[in-house]
Amino acid sequence: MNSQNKNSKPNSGKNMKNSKTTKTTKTTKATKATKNPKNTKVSVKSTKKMGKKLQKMRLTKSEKITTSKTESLNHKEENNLDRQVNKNLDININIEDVNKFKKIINTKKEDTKPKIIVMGRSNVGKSTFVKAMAADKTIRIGKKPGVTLKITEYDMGNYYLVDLPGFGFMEGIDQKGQEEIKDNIVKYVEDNQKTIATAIQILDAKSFVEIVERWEETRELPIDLEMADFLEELDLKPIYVINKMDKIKNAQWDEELDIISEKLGFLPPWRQWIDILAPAILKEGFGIEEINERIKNNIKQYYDNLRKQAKNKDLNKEITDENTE
Ligand SMILES: Nc1nc2c(ncn2[C@@H]2O[C@H](COP(=O)(O)OP(=O)(O)OP(=O)(O)O)[C@@H](O)[C@H]2O)c(=O)[nH]1
Ligand SMILES: [Mg+2]
Repeated sequence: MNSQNKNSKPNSGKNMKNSKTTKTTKTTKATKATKNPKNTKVSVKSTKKMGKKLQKMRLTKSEKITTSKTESLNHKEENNLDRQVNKNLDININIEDVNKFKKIINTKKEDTKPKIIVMGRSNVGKSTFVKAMAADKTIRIGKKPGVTLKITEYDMGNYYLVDLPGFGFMEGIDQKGQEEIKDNIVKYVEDNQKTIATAIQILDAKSFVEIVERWEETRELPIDLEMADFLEELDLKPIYVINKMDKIKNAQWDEELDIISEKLGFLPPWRQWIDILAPAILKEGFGIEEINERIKNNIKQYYDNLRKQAKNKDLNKEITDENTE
């Protein structure tokens, strides 16, 4: 695989030969293959191994937990796993005021301005992203998981950008607190489903694979994938931002991104999912331009859908009016 130059745009047309034409065909194949694990006969390198892995993952996914409706993950186990991973990654962990997250600002129900929500585990860089987009210097970012504990909507003019608390492990916040935060996130998403144009799920390039693999051993679904499924089920057109790419050596970018892509259920090579997967170094602003482009596209789609719905409503009204005349 080619090495990835951090300073070049990995998504740019130049780097992606035939991106447009090849993407369409490959995407179709891959979609079929991921939807039907048995149908993994796609011309991907190391197909056998990949197919097995994918099948295993899809198997786990099919035993899926739907976030708000069924029982939640085994949190004690999750905390232990996450604690280990965080230890390995040398992350300092901290207690924050859980009550802060209860202060939820709600936009009015009739407001149809689209929302772009920013989700992800604690400490992956959600607020860093929002801060860069909203150019708001007062937004807190932190070295420790659990900095943002409330839901904040930033008015960006054409849309609202929503900074959400992280899900998963936050040391110092007990199981009940974590559950409550997760329930609040899920409730917010469900309540605002109609006006969410895109859900941006941010992943930490360095720890994501490690976390997923630990979970695969227990045959349970890590919260990142649980949330990813939840977003896809609600058809929220998620964009996965693979952040902290500065922690991956340049020469390993493609290899690592392929693995992440596969773990998310998208058959590698990752570049065929260029509209969905966005490598980034958010703290340096790298990748933001591409993400912004995708946000714009999804907002356009959102308005197109609204227009279609309004048109259908008018048509229905016309038909009903005609019938009652
Ligand atoms: N190495 C590296 N660190 C980053 C990057 N982006 C953000 N960070 C750091 O990651 C840490 C967490 O960033 P936040 O933006 O507060 O993360 P968050 O997801 O909002 O965290 P919570 O609010 O706790 O859920 C901070 O120390 C950031 O400086 C990046 O691209 N690379
Ligand atoms: Mg935050």
